[in-house]
Amino acid sequence: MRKPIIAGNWKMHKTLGEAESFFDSVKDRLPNAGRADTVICAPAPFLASLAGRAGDGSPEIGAQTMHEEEKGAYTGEVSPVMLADLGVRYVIIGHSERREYFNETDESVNRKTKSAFGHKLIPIVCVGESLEEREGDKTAEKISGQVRAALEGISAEDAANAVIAYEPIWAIGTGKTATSDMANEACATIRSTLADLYGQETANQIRIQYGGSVKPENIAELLAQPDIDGALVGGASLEPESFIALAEAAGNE
Ligand SMILES: O=C[C@H](O)COP(=O)(O)O
Repeated sequence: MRKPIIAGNWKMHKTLGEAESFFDSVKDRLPNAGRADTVICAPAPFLASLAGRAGDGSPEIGAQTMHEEEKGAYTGEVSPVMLADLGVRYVIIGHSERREYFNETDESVNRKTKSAFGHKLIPIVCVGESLEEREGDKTAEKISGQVRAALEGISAEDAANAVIAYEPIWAIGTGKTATSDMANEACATIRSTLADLYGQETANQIRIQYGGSVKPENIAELLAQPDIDGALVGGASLEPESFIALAEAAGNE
C-alpha cells in the first residue's frame, strides 16, 4: 500500500514572515498526520527557518531545485549537501518551469536525480506533456521517455523511494485540470514504464503524484484513482486552510 503524499510547491511566492506564519499555523493542525506524507517545497531562502520549525506531525521540508554538484564555482546555486545539512528531505527535480525557463534537460534531470539519492534526498521528479504533444497523441511517448531518462542508471532500491509527479504543462496554473481518468491513464503509463525498468514489485512501491490546478474541490476524485498516490500542488498550497484540506483528503484515502 502506497502512502499518499501531498507536496506544496510554493514557487516564487511569500516573504520569510509569511512562510513562517503559514508553517506555524499548519504544523499542529494536520488532521491525519501519519496517514499521509505532507511536504512544503519552499523558496531556498526560507528552508533553514522552516526546517528548524519542522517536527513531529508537521510537513516535511522540500526544495524546488538543486545543483547536482556538492560544491564549486556555481554562482547562485544550492547544493545537495547544503539541503541535507538543513534537514531538507525532498527536492523537486525537473519541474516544467525549470525545463522551460532554466534550460533543464532530461540529462540534467538525470544527474540531479542521481545526486539527490546520493545525498539521501527524495527526488520528486516531474514529467508532463505540452498541449501540442497531447493533441498530437504523443503523451505516453513523452512521459515515458522522460521517466526513462530521469532514472537512467538508478538502482531499483533507490527508485523505489522516488516520487514521480505527472504534471501536464497545459494544466499548470491555468485552472484546467486533467480529468481524473486522463490523469490516471498517464500515471498508469508511468507505472508501466517503471515496471518495464524495474519490475512490477518495485513499480508498485513508487508513488506517483498528479499536479496541475489541484484544489480541495478536486483532490478526492483524483486520489480515488488507482495509480494516483498524491498531488504536487502550486496555487492551492499557498493558504493554510486549503493545504490542510488537501492533507485531510489524502489522509482519508
Ligand atoms: O508544482 C506544481 C504545479 O506546477 C501545479 O501548479 P498549480 O497547482 O498552481 O496548477
